[in-house]
Amino acid sequence: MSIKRNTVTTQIPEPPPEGTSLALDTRLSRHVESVIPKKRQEALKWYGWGYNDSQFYGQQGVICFKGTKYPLGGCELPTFTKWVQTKFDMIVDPTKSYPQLPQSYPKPVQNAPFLNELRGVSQVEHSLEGVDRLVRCHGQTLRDIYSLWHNKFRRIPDLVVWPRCHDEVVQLVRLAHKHNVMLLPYGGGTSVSGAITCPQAEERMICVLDTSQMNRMLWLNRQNLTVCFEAGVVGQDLERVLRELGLTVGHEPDSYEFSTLGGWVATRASGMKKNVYGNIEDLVVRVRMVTPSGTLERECSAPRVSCGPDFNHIILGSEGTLGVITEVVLKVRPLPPVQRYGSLVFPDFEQGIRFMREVALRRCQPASVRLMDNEQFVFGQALKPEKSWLASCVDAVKQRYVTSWKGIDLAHICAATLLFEGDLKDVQRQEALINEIAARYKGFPGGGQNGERGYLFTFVIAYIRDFAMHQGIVAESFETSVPWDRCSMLCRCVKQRVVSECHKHNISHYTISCRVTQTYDAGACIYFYFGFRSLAIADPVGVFEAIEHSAREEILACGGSLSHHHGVGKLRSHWYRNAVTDTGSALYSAAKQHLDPRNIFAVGNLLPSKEQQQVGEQAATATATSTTVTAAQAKL
Ligand SMILES: Cc1cc2nc3c(=O)[nH]c(=O)nc-3n(C[C@H](O)[C@H](O)[C@H](O)COP(=O)(O)OP(=O)(O)OC[C@H]3O[C@@H](n4cnc5c(N)ncnc54)[C@H](O)[C@@H]3O)c2cc1C
Repeated sequence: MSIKRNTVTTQIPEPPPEGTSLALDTRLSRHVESVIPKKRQEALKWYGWGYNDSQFYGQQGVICFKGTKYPLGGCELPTFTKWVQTKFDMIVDPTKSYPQLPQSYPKPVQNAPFLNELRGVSQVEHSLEGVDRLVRCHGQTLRDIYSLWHNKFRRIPDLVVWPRCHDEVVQLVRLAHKHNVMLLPYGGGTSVSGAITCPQAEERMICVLDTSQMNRMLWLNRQNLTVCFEAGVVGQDLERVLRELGLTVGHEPDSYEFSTLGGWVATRASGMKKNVYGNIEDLVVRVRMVTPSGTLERECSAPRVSCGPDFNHIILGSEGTLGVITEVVLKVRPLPPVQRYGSLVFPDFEQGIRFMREVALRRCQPASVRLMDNEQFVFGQALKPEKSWLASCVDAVKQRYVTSWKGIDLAHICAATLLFEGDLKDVQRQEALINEIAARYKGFPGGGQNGERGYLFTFVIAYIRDFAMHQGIVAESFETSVPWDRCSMLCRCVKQRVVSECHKHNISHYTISCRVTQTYDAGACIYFYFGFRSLAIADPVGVFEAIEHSAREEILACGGSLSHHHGVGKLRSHWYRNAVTDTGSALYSAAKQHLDPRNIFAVGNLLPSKEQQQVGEQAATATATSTTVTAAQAKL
């Protein structure tokens, strides 16, 4: 009976007898060998982004990239070096070294009864070791990384636990609730909102619940094209396992090498191929979340139900504040037979936006279409590795073709990268239509190679921030979504605001650029990169955050959203109440109060800690008053 309803399972199920043909194929249940070991620091940098062996570095004044995992590995980047010199008026200093792992760590706050019970009655693996706590004390915001490098964290987690399944999470949550220990669910640690950074004023023991050991594929149903994974599975592991079975979920956020399924659900993530597969909220069929008040989940895996509110949506975007997501049922699709890259060149960003708008209007988006402004286009070109003489000649001819024959000004030129997926006929039809629309806005094809490079560079670009900081440049991205009629104005106004804020802070060497990364019927997602030379600035992160704060005010004033996919975390909690209205914020707090009455989960995300505390106190007073009234009524 339970199998018919696709009940999410906890134990690895017994294989069904030979010859039975179950659509719900539990024979495929398996532990997934992850590329990321339990001791994360063995494969990943403790002080920044990505794999230990992959890094930008300077050699004889030239920026290079090392490592074997990316196409830029082993390349010298002379054009990028020149770009950095011109933009930031600085020479790459190869003698600077990256920070060393600290020798001592903040003493852990220990809740003895909790620890005793954890050791006594549960089998859950745990660690109080400094390095295990340190590598899980942060996400990837500029402040996180800067604090890490300068040993500025007052609070890091006091304990790390590695539950292996739903039932162990249930045990842990019960214990933490009983002993009033703060729990912070931790997936891949790629948060860019401060969501997994410890609240620095927290006095209780902070326990990071690392989901990495909950990464089994529990079942696959080929008939329904649904799959159930535990929440700790890492994006690239999930896709690898499915690819071997001829399937894909198709969810590819730029962080998917390291981020997890649970993290995607908890932050309402968006993948670059959402036009074909949907964002995470479109892919989730069913999700299971353990809270101190019980497990929240929908009863069945039916495709749609008219039984609202949809509690999947309470879980999606909850940022670890309501409980631990343990298992998720997702839609899968057969792998596309053809995948093809493309690119388009436009004379300026305005024409590019008009093109994007028409593509959305006609609902003919390829799997991915991204439009870069001129600054980002130039930056992308600069990242090309050193070329052979012949390749340089070809580039010169191409440039001449664009400027002379097409009459395009290189100071305004911009480009879109494209990714098509489907069967060959479908892809050819899509390409023809996209090229036809582009031509209406003076766009023309720029070649598949440029498109492919654009997408592959996405993963390498994430490594630049650490190198930049190392050289004295602070940088970070921020994003928003906005209705079409305000899209172009928002891009202009935000860039202008950042420029004027830089002038106010006497910053003369900076970069601010944007791209349109997602399109919808009603609007688009805009992604900004901002960085400045910070060598002479006493508090670079403080200044960066002040400027980013102004940029966000400008975004909101232009009709943009608080976030399209990065989430709120602690970084944007200041605006949460306004974004959802007082009523919305009270409703969220009531849900939080019901599911997590002792406020043990992810304190400070979404609503600032103080506001959440006040709501809790008000609720406690209200309960006390109503109890008194009920008692008085009972007497009457
Ligand atoms: C270089 C880079 C590129 C990025 N690109 C994208 C992108 O294209 N699209 C996008 O959407 N985001 C992107 N992000 C942001 C980030 O990767 C996403 O927010 C991602 O979904 C976080 O997943 P994670 O597993 O790393 O979660 P973590 O960073 O570990 O946690 C994030 C939040 O989710 C909560 N959480 C994690 N797991 C669980 C769980 N099992 N149960 C309950 N709560 C949980 C945490 O408590 C925290 O509040 C990017 C970040 C970086 C650094």
